[in-house]
Amino acid sequence: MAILEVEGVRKEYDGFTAVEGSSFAIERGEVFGVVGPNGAGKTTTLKMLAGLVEPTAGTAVVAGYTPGERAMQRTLGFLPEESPLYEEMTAVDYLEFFADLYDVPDAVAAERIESSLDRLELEHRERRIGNMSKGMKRKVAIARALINDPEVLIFDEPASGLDPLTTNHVIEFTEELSEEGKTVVFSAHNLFHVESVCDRVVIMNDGRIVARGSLDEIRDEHGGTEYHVYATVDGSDGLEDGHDGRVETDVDETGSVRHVVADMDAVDAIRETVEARDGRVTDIQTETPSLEDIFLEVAGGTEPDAERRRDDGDGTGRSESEPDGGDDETDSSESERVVDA
Ligand SMILES: Nc1ncnc2c1ncn2[C@@H]1O[C@H](COP(=O)(O)OP(=O)(O)OP(=O)(O)O)[C@@H](O)[C@H]1O
Repeated sequence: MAILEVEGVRKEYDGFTAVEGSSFAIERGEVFGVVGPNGAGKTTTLKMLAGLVEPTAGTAVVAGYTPGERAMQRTLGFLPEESPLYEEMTAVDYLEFFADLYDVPDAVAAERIESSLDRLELEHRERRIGNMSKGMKRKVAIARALINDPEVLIFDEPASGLDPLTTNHVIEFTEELSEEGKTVVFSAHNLFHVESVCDRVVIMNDGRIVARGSLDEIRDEHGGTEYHVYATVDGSDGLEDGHDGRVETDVDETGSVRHVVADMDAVDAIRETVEARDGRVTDIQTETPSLEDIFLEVAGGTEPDAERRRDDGDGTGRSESEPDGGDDETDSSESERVVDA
């Protein structure tokens, strides 16, 4: 059953369409990736789910709530892309402070904080946050998103700017959370990590969803498997005969010519042609495109922000609020109003 449903959601900022008609549903326990280049509309989408930005049109339902409803905050953990923390506090003080805001009983909070920080392997947790490294601060921010033991986690670029080890750690932790039954929605630039952890993704470009589904579905639709046929044969003339596949030739270090084709019929046709010319097929390899290859294909070649100004004349004039108690993690963008707890 879908725990999160988005239907025709659109966001305009003063006539500029940041997100255009997004619809998707996320199942309980899924890790769902929102992928796209800079400015694609990922953060705006996640903020609409978290109730931090009000959609201009469309609807979203998260765990039975409309984003922004105060009660929804009990079931939601949000990790903003930038999460400035209270620099003077220690990690534990900071997390206790948020546990209080969420009315988490002291004993439960203490256990939860310790367990999160242990699992995130945060060292020097008594150190002032201001003196922590970027990776340590990110871990504190993640622990903060978990303080109310939410069912749904929305992580905006959880591993952005982290070193590979810390990144792996955060990604593995995300996977563990889903294994425990939590639903995780996260945005990312690093497609390798999306590929390793997400059940399904949407690829956004220029405010729109341009591809969606499981990674296999997206590959089938947008990439497809390629077969690389290596052969020793004189030249490549005529190899394109007898099939619809494309032939790209390229001589490898062993002197074999590589033919890149799209299906097995093309492989057979090449084999026949090669044998008819007294050549020999030396190897056949299957190449599956990475999500990155597909991403470049579906999102490439478009200028971010191009042609996205709408001439609707009504501006937005809408106010958005941050319903999670409002702390120092406010977005300074002009059209967002932040409400303190
Ligand atoms: N408060 C705002 N007011 C005006 N425009 C905004 C506001 N927030 C975002 N935008 C614009 O909306 C578009 C989408 O921004 P968004 O932050 O959602 O993209 P993103 O995919 O998260 O990008 P990035 O990967 O760079 O964080 C961008 O062109 C951005 O400049």
